[in-house]
Amino acid sequence: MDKIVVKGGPALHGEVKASGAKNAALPILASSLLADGTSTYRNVPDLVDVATMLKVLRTMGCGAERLTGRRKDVCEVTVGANIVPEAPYELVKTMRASVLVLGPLVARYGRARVSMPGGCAIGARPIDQHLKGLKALGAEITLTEGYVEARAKQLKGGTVNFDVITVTGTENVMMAAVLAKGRSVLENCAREPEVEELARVLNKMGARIEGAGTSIITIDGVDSLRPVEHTILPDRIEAGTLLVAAAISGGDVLVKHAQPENMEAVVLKLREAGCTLTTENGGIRCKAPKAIQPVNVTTTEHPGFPTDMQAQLMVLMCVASGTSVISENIFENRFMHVAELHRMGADITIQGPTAVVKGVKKLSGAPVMATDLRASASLILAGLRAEGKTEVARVYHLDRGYERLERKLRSLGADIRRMKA
Ligand SMILES: CC(=O)N[C@H]1[C@@H](OP(=O)(O)OP(=O)(O)OC[C@H]2O[C@@H](n3ccc(=O)[nH]c3=O)[C@H](O)[C@@H]2O)O[C@H](CO)[C@@H](O)[C@@H]1O
Ligand SMILES: C=C(OP(=O)(O)O)C(=O)O
Repeated sequence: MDKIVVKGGPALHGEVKASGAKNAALPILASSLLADGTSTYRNVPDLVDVATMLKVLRTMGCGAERLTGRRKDVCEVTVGANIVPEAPYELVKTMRASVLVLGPLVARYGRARVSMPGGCAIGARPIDQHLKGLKALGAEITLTEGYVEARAKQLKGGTVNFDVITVTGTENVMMAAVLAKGRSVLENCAREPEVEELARVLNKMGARIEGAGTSIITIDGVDSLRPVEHTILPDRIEAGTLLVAAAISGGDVLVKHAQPENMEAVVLKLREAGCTLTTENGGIRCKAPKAIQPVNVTTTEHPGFPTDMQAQLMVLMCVASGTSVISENIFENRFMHVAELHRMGADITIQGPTAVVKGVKKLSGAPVMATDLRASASLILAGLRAEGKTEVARVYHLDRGYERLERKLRSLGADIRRMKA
């Protein structure tokens, strides 16, 4: 298995481009199932998760490919006759977001059989709210042999009040409601920019959705949708990770394509930490302060501070001049990076959902193990600052959600390389 080797020290300087957003690309690729014909998406990040979603679509009988050469950021999905509305365990177990095909399949084909995603390193992550939403639209749901089976001759508009704010749950039910008969009202929805982006794509396909990006989404069902061409919005979590890389290395980096309007909480916290953040040339620039200031953070749903940036911000706080308190409110077990950061000399105490981080003068390079996607990124960030060599093992977690992170960091002056297994 590949490893990433980082030698700490160099301050990062220059410009780097944020790729397309993983969490927008995945539901958008799944939404192709809602229309016959070929949909074309640009700025699709080249990630293992995206490859998995293309595979899920191919398994069902779609054409689903990434183009090559100068158009390698483009993915095309072709939906024709003979779709098998089924997502097998072998694929769903490698990527929970495969469950996003459930809504489109039952809406379009009247039935779906999708493996239940299991828990993962960061928490149990049930899908009860997805199922509650589909039931409210008239789907009959059964759970057998580890699979969810959903059936409905024709979904009907309904009201869904989510008990928990869920990003993919909102997306799944929204994708089902676009072809339901009549009006659906979804309440207590996730307001993430990626939900809004999916609604934008669905509306381009002919759907009638209003309110995406707020907590109430209203959808008037239509009879059919058409394929679409769309450019995926930039990844705010990758952009945030690169801003932290600038901050922790004592550098000055412009992250092109980063969208300040979607990253307010992250920008605010980095400013509180003493960084100078400016919007310029269609991106965000982060200049590190002489000394990082401690910052308290609580992760919440958008527009609050994203759980997907918690590990990265924690690493920055590991070298702050003072004590920070970081509370994780979204997932029950998202502190897996802490044990690895201890190995690098960090001073972090976990008390339930809260981590108390005492800034230390220096981190030391060490062999560490990635446990999940953002934990992997956080260990690489720690390695940029640590004295000596950090070897991050199990990099496959990183490759799920970052497009060649080590190359981007190297282009900014980091001493980082991938060691092929
Ligand atoms: C592909 C994608 O977009 N992934 C993102 C999405 O994951 P995902 O959509 O899986 O996360 P959710 O928003 O659903 O999860 C939020 C919380 O709700 C709980 N829950 C969720 C659904 C449900 O039916 N029942 C339930 O109890 C979860 O266990 C969790 O505690 O949002 C998360 C929270 O911003 C991000 O960390 C992930 O990067
Ligand atoms: C938790 C994440 O992704 P997923 O929902 O795909 O596991 C993430 O992107 O940090």
